[in-house]
Amino acid sequence: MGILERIKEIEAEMARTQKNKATEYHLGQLKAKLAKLRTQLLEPPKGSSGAGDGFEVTKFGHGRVALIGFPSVGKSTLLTMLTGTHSEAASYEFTTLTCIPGIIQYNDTKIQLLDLPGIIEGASEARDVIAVAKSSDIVLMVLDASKSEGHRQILTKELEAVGLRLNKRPPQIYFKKKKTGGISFNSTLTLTHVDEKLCYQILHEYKIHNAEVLFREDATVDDLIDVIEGNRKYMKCIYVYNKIDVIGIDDVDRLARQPNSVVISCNLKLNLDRLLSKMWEEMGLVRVYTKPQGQQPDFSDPVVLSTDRGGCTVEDFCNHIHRSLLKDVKYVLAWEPAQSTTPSAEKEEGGRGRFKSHSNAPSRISDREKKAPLKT
Ligand SMILES: Nc1nc2c(ncn2[C@@H]2O[C@H](COP(=O)(O)OP(=O)(O)OP(=O)(O)O)[C@@H](O)[C@H]2O)c(=O)[nH]1
Ligand SMILES: [K+]
Ligand SMILES: [Mg+2]
Repeated sequence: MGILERIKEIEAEMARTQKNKATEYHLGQLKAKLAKLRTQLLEPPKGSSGAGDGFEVTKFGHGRVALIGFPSVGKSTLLTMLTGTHSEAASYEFTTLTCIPGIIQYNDTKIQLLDLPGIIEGASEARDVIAVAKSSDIVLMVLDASKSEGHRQILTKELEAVGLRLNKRPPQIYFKKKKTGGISFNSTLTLTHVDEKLCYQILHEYKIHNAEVLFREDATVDDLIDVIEGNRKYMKCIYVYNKIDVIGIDDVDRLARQPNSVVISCNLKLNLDRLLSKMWEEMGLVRVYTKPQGQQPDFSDPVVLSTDRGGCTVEDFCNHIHRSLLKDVKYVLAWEPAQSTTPSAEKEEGGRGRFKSHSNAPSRISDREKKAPLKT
C-alpha cells in the first residue's frame, strides 16, 4: 500500500472513532502515525536531488511574500495591481502554472511578491507551491469573498498537513532526546490534554525510549507531535478576501472584522493600501537611515533589518554594513522618529525625535549594548 492510501486509511479510522476519554490514547497514536506518514510524503524521493524547488525563483529585495489560494480567487490580478508586473489573469482555473515574481515598492523598501498556481484540496502537486510559501517571510492567503467561508479552513488544513503553521507560535514544550535514562515527563502547570501515559505512547510510536519532556503550557497531542517532528514552519498569514465588489456590505463588514483579515477588491482597487500597510506591519521590517557627519541622512536608501529574520540590534545593523565593522564601533548615535512612518529631517534636527542611546557615552559600547534593539 502506498503512503497516500495509508494516510487515507488512518484519516478514515480517525473519522469513525468517537472522541472520548477511552479512545484518547488510540486517537493520539493514530495522529502520530499520520504525522509520520505526512513527513515521509514531504521527503524528496530517494535518488532525486531534492524536490520542491520546481518553482523556486531567486530571492530579491528586503522580504518575500507568497500568494496562496484556490484557483481563480484573483492572485494574479493582485500581483499585477501591486507590482505592475503582468501576470496572466483569466476566468478559468489554473491560468497560472508557475511562480511569477514581482516587486512591491513600499516605505523605501522592496518586497518580492510571488504569484503561484492555485492549490486544490488533496493535491500532492501542491508540494512545489508550498515549498515556495515556506521560503517566504509571510503568506497572503487569497480568498474569494463570494465563496464559502469554509475555504479558509480547508486551505489551512491543507497547509497544516504539510507542516505549515499559520499565525501560531511554537508550542512551549521542551523536548530533548537522550541516549539513556528512559523518559522523564514533567510540566510546570496542570495539563488537561496530555498525560504521562499518552506522552509515552506517542514517543513509543516514534521509537523514542529516552528523552526529556517538559510542558510549559497546557499543550495538545498535536502540539507534542509538532515538537517531536521538529520540522514545522511557523508563519504569519494575512487572510485577503478579494472580490468584495460582488458581495453585500454586511458580509464585507463581517469578513473585515475577522482576525488577521483584510478585505479588498482588485477590480475596484478597494483597500489595497490597507493591505500593503498590514503586510508591512506583519513583516516586522525596521528601516535604519545612516547619516554622514554634518550631512542630511539619505531618506531614500535605508538599511532594512527584520525583527523576525536576523534581528534589529546595533550588532545586526553593523553586520549588515560589513562584518568587520562591529569590532571597531565605539559608540552609536540613534534617533528614533516619534510615531512617524516617514522620518523627516526636521524632526531629527529639531530634536523632537527621541534621542535614544549612547549619546552621552562616547566610550566603547559593551557587547550587551550592541545587542540593544533598534526600533525605527
Ligand atoms: N469581481 C471581481 N473579479 C475579480 C477580482 N479580481 C480578480 N477577478 C477576476 O477573477 C478571475 C480570476 O482571476 P485570476 O487573477 O486569474 O485568479 P488566480 O487566483 O490567479 O487564478 P489561477 O491562476 O487560475 O489560480 C478573473 O476573471 C479576474 O478578472 C475582483 O476584485 N472582483
Ligand atoms: K484564473
Ligand atoms: Mg493566477
